[in-house]
Amino acid sequence: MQKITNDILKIIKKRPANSYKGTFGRIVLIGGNQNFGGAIMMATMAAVYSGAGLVTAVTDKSNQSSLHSHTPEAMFQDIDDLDAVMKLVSQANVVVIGPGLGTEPRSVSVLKELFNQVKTGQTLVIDGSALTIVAEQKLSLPTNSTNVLTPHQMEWQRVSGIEIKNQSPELNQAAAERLNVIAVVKSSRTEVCSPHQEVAENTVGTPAQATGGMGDTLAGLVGGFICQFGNQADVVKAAVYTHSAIAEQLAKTQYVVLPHQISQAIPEFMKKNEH
Ligand SMILES: NC(=O)C1=CN([C@@H]2O[C@H](COP(=O)(O)OP(=O)(O)OC[C@H]3O[C@@H](n4cnc5c(N)ncnc54)[C@H](O)[C@@H]3O)[C@@H](O)[C@H]2O)[C@@H](O)CC1
Ligand SMILES: Nc1ncnc2c1ncn2[C@@H]1O[C@H](COP(=O)(O)OP(=O)(O)O)[C@@H](O)[C@H]1O
Ligand SMILES: [Mg+2]
Repeated sequence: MQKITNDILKIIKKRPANSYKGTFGRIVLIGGNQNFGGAIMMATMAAVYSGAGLVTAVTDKSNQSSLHSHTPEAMFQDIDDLDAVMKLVSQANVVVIGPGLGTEPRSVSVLKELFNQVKTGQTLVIDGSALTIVAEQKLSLPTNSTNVLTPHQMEWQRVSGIEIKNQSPELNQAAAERLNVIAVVKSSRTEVCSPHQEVAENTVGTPAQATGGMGDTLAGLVGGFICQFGNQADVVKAAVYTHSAIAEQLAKTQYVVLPHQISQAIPEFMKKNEH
């Protein structure tokens, strides 16, 4: 088993001088129904703070003003305007779907349409409710995109069929190969499984991270890193490491680490670890 250590941070590159926002990619994050608006805001904040060039949150319109007061750098798109959502998707390098999306019919329609429209070269980060919908509706994942799944153990049980008590590196790896995905199987010892690679286990992390929104933040951070550094498994592993290494640092003086505090610390962490 590979261990994810600070060596993985070599994928964080110094920014070229002759760059502009377009250099660092376009990311669209889809989620946040009327009850779970916070989830898409936390994911969006992580994408912005990890350096994605242009960030748009697609969410319920009741979340628009909170989104703008929380993260004014992000743009907003009403999730009910499916044509406009799919136009945005067509221009994106990375689409994160699921944080706070809910499993109601509107969410199912958006996910199905995304799976129909996604193109070669694009990356999907599938999290939270989107994973539950994939399992409930028995959806096949698109074959033209690169697909990164970020399940917690119950979501992984739903998608892979492996019961939590049986989730082992070997079975998790076999499921990642079968689904042809990069799977971030989250727990207190998160594993990253990717086709034709050794399973990689995170070596950092703290129980101070056990709070709602922590995974939503990771989904946005994974998307932000892929947007800038590519969709290789090492980039996903670096995002997983960054998320937990920041949490460990904050947990030296805090009993609990809040998801937005991790996002706030990302720019300084990346600067210290740029190569
Ligand atoms: N502020 C917000 O708006 C928040 C919204 N959230 C969203 O709420 C939606 C539902 O997600 P949930 O994960 O809460 O609900 P789920 O129903 O998908 O999963 C929770 C269930 O899984 C079980 N479980 C077993 N092992 C687990 C593990 N290792 N980690 C987590 N749960 C485990 C729990 O006991 C519980 O029964 C998602 O879209 C998520 O993004 C959550 O992220 C919480 C914060
Ligand atoms: N005890 C723990 N030690 C280390 N990391 C943890 C612990 N508990 C939770 N985490 C991390 O917190 C995140 C939880 O994700 P998830 O359950 O999807 O949260 P949410 O959906 O509420 O945002 C994962 O990245 C997981 O690895
Ligand atoms: Mg989650």
